[in-house]
Amino acid sequence: MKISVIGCGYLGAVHAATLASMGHTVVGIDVDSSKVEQLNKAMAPFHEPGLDELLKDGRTTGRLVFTTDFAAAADAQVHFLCVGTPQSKTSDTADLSYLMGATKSLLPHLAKGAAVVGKSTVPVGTVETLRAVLARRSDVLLGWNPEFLRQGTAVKDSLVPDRLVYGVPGGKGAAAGAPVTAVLDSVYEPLICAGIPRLVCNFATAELIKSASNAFLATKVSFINAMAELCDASGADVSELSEAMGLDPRIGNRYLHAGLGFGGGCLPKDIRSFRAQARELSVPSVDEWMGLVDSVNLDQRSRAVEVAREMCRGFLSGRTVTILGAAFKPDTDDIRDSPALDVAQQLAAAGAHVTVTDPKAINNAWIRYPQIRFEASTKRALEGAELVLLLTEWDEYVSLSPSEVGTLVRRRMVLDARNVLDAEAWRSAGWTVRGLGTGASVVAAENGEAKRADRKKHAAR
Ligand SMILES: NC(=O)C1=CN([C@@H]2O[C@H](COP(=O)(O)OP(=O)(O)OC[C@H]3O[C@@H](n4cnc5c(N)ncnc54)[C@H](O)[C@@H]3O)[C@@H](O)[C@H]2O)C=CC1
Ligand SMILES: O=C(O)[C@H]1O[C@H](OP(=O)(O)OP(=O)(O)OC[C@H]2O[C@@H](n3ccc(=O)[nH]c3=O)[C@H](O)[C@@H]2O)[C@H](O)[C@@H](O)[C@@H]1O
Repeated sequence: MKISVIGCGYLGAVHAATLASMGHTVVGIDVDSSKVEQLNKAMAPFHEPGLDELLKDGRTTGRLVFTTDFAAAADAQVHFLCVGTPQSKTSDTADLSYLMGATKSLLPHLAKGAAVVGKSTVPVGTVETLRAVLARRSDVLLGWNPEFLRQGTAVKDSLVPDRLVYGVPGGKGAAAGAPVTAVLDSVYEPLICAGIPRLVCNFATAELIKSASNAFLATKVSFINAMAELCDASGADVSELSEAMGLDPRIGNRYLHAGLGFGGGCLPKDIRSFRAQARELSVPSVDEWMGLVDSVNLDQRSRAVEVAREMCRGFLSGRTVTILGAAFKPDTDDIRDSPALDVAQQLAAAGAHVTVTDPKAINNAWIRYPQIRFEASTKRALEGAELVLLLTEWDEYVSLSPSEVGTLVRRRMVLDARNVLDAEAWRSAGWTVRGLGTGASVVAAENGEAKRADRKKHAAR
């Protein structure tokens, strides 16, 4: 089947390459000519494990090509819309201008009876707006097929997804939805044959399945981070708490890892867009809920800065601080709404001399953060540090040797804001270790109490 993929970013490039690997002939279209050029050289324009290999296969078989020219989509039977839907610059709502723009550019090139299928994450009701754009082409089929891949495991997630969701006119069982269901079944035939569940529903449900899924993942992360705050206030340990909770299969341990919270190009903007949708639809509970999830998440970044300040005895100004990690999570070079860079920026604003290192994301970060020093070598970044913060849990940081790192730094102090280090091993090597939610503030307060009591005793003598 000939397929076009419009928008070849983190989602579209992976989608195009995996469709080609399933045997389809795919043209990827993007307005960014440098991205297109790179993709045609079988080089992913971003770090995504396994994508280069898939691109190379697609280019070698001749089934995968990228272009800026929408006319190349003319003979495709299916067109997947994969352009960005970022948060609007002035409100919580999603900016749908790229989606509308791409659809308008595609319109003159649509073959008779072609299918236009959206994959971008959109507010409920968007498909109806798109239907209006396509109104003069009653022959064109419209479908919505939200995507659930994660960056860093995008190739695997696309080849072995947990489920396929088809939003079709009229929903499951409706005659109007049958043609687009059949087209999507042909596209995903290898996945369906492999037993991947596929759910057919109406447009509003498909749109909401995606938003609600991201909202739930964000809720889980913020829930455990709120528990982390309780743990710090009470002397409990959030890692032990989440491990025990997660063993209950009704709860599960995934997305229950407390720390610096979520970032990236999707969860933060999607929960804000969800809030805006709830307000528009007069459902205040969802608006308030998502508001709380967002604020708990952002608070984790401020808490990390406060713990860093505490570790520097109240003064960040002039301190030499090294941050391990710039990407919003490991195995990606994506720095969109990166919690690590947010903390780096806050520390720099407080007067600390901040150096950030990352295995993949530095090229994306240095232009956007001129007040921060970036250093590609972990070893050089650590030299002379008075405080180390682990903010993105790349494997190579988790497996650092505390004794070797100890020879590089000026003071052996680490804030493990992802709660991933073997704290005992680091402490044995002479490090002061703090996490988020590890009960340390109570310990610190108790120590403070003990010291104050000691001081009183001494004064009384
Ligand atoms: N990044 C991810 O892991 C996932 C993203 N999504 C959703 O997919 C959509 C895309 O996200 P990303 O790929 O992360 O964004 P992105 O920003 O990496 O990619 C968007 C691409 O669309 C291109 N584009 C913009 N306007 C265009 C037009 N008129 N014609 C052709 N191309 C155009 C841009 O140049 C860019 O390459 C968003 O709605 C996002 O929420 C959904 C699931 C996973
Ligand atoms: O709509 C999207 O774009 C995608 O958003 C997320 O995927 P992604 O943003 O790639 O990354 P995740 O692995 O979900 O992590 C998101 C953030 O949550 C944080 N996180 C995750 C899990 C956890 O237990 N704790 C935690 O803080 C991560 O560090 C990261 O910053 C969803 O997991 C995907 O299903 C969805 O398709």
